[in-house]
Amino acid sequence: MDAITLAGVTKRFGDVVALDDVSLGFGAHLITGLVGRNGAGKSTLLDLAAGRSHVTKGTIRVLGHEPFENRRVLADVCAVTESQPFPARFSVDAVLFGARLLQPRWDRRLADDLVDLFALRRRQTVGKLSRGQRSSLGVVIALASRAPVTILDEPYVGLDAVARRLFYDRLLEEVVAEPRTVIFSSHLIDEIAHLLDHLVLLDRGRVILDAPTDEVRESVVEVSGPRVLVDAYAADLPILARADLGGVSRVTVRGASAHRAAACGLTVRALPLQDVLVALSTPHPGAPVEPIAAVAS
Ligand SMILES: Nc1ncnc2c1ncn2[C@@H]1O[C@H](COP(=O)(O)OP(=O)(O)OP(=O)(O)O)[C@@H](O)[C@H]1O
Repeated sequence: MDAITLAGVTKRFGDVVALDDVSLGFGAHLITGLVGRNGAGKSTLLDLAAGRSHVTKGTIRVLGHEPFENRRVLADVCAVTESQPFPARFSVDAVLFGARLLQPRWDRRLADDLVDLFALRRRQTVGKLSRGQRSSLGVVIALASRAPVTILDEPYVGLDAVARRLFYDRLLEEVVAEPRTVIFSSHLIDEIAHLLDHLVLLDRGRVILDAPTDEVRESVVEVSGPRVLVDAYAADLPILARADLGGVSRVTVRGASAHRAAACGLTVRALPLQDVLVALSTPHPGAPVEPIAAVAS
């Protein structure tokens, strides 16, 4: 079952089409990674889901309801973004108090625990927090909200590697203990890959991939060997990237059978998830990629 559905959603800002006829479902109780290049439309989609803006065309439903300025839905949603607009004069404690009022499932004990974990000072005003500390505050709110729909739009900006790891570990712990629907928009794909059940890749406002993370990993591999063998093997496959050196070729292909490639005397290498997504976002000029959503979903 999907917690969030979009049907034929278009979002325009004047001449800019930020989302172009997007139809998509975000599975309930899954962590979905929302990825794509700068300007792909990720934040626009998340703002719609968080009820912060309305669609130009189409319909969006969050837990079955239209989210825009809908208080009933918004009590079930916690959205934390990179540029969280906490009032500068508020103390950490005051911001947490405000969040508690907005989030009916707020877990005070968890919030206290996380404030200590991220070494936030309760009386410090937001204006005096470092960028990473502000992100920590956003992370505390996202986790302690226990919101059935939790939206994370690059929530870690400025967090150091240790703090990011603490955040990922706690997110996983919390989701395992009490399942919730999470959408996590990120450019640090390999760093969060282990968290993700599902992936949605946007490209210029369109969905070009919508599939379980494991399927995405297996869908694209690198095959290398003598050029004639590689050419024969990859003749019918979509080639996403290619490098030739002398008589040796290396191609990134979608839909390869590792077994058949090995039987042809070729070397098959699995790619890091980030490389798979980069390959899908930047197709080889000679072989345009058709949307994988149709294949994978
Ligand atoms: N308020 C706005 N007014 C005008 N154009 C906008 C507005 N918000 C977004 N856009 C445009 O919509 C497109 C999608 O932007 P969006 O912020 O959703 O991308 P993104 O995928 O989140 O990018 P990034 O990874 O850089 O954060 C971009 O072309 C952007 O310039």
